[in-house]
Amino acid sequence: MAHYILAINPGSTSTKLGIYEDRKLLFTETVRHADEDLAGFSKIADQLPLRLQVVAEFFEKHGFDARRLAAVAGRGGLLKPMNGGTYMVSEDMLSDATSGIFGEHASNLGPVLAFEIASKFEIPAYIVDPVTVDEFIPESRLSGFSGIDRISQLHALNIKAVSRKVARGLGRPLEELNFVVAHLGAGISVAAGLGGRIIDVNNADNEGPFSPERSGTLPLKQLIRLCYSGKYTEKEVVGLVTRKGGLCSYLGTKSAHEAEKRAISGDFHAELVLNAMVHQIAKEIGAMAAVLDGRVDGIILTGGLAHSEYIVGKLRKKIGFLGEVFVLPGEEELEALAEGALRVLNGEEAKREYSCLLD
Ligand SMILES: Nc1ncnc2c1ncn2[C@@H]1O[C@H](COP(=O)(O)OP(=O)(O)OP(=O)(O)O)[C@@H](O)[C@H]1O
Ligand SMILES: CCCC(=O)O
Repeated sequence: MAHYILAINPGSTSTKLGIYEDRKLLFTETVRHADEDLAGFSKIADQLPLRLQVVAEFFEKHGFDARRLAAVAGRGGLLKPMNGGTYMVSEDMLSDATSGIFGEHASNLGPVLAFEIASKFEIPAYIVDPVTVDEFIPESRLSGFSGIDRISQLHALNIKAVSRKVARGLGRPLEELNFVVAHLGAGISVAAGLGGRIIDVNNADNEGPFSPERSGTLPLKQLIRLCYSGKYTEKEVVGLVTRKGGLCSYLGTKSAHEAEKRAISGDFHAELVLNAMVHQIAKEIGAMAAVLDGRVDGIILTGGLAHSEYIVGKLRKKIGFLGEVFVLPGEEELEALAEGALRVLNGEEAKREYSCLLD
């Protein structure tokens, strides 16, 4: 019997929705939220009624009877550190997601939306490979300063999904393969995948290459000086480096597409900035290849920037020596959510509990 699954991916400016019949996508939609529609909410959790309305309109528009659903899968946000997998939404998870105790992120609405809808129809609510997937080996955790641990925060859902897809294409189990996976989006995560486990990654909000909107790693003493300059509050500095850093700080745009157009039309500054971003991404990929002891079965480039032949071409030149480069542009997050739920419904994978997070 086929399973109907609703996949929900709440983002900072959109809600992406999909209804799947097993692996087959039946309907999908990306509903954009204008800044003024979200501006009135001081906490992410307060957006729940608006996002639920979007889901109700989606069912109505496609004439889908939600009583047919077997499960709802939401993207998981900033929660406790946990192994990758499909987790049942539980009371403690809902409390962490709504309070924002581990940080505010639009995807914190994922478990809450999934639970609200699933409980109406008495079906399970899941999250799959949330942002705080943590499969670090012990040495990845040390930052270099006692008392400050590195924290795993990444585009885990897409990274795990594209890893599975490339492994399927190669006709081999992911457990036997090592990939360096670079998710190149508004933020950037470059992960070392050892047999499918992400044993190291730059924290996408905090470290690594600069990205369209984030500064990534910064020179330490200069950053400390900026923090103590008296010009900014803590919240403002965090906002600057995580939402107005990277391309945005150099070029005044978060669009790599726009930056590329400028570079191609002879803007040397735009060209320099894009070259620097590629330089930093390539360095991180090299670093993750070293984490895997050089035993790399492929480098996977994914995320919005992987649509750009300009960026991918420059990256290939620098990292091609490490192995085969697989390019999977964009993201497959809705599909990954539906597949994560389906693996549990079909008994291919055991569902995980939020109370038992690290192996
Ligand atoms: N064809 C393209 N050429 C160049 N850049 C592109 C192209 N398509 C998308 N991009 C760039 O990709 C970036 C957005 O990537 P993406 O859509 O993965 O981001 P997001 O989903 O908002 O954030 P994240 O992936 O961090 O969750 C933007 O800078 C955009 O300009
Ligand atoms: C924090 C990593 C994931 C994201 O940027 O959405």
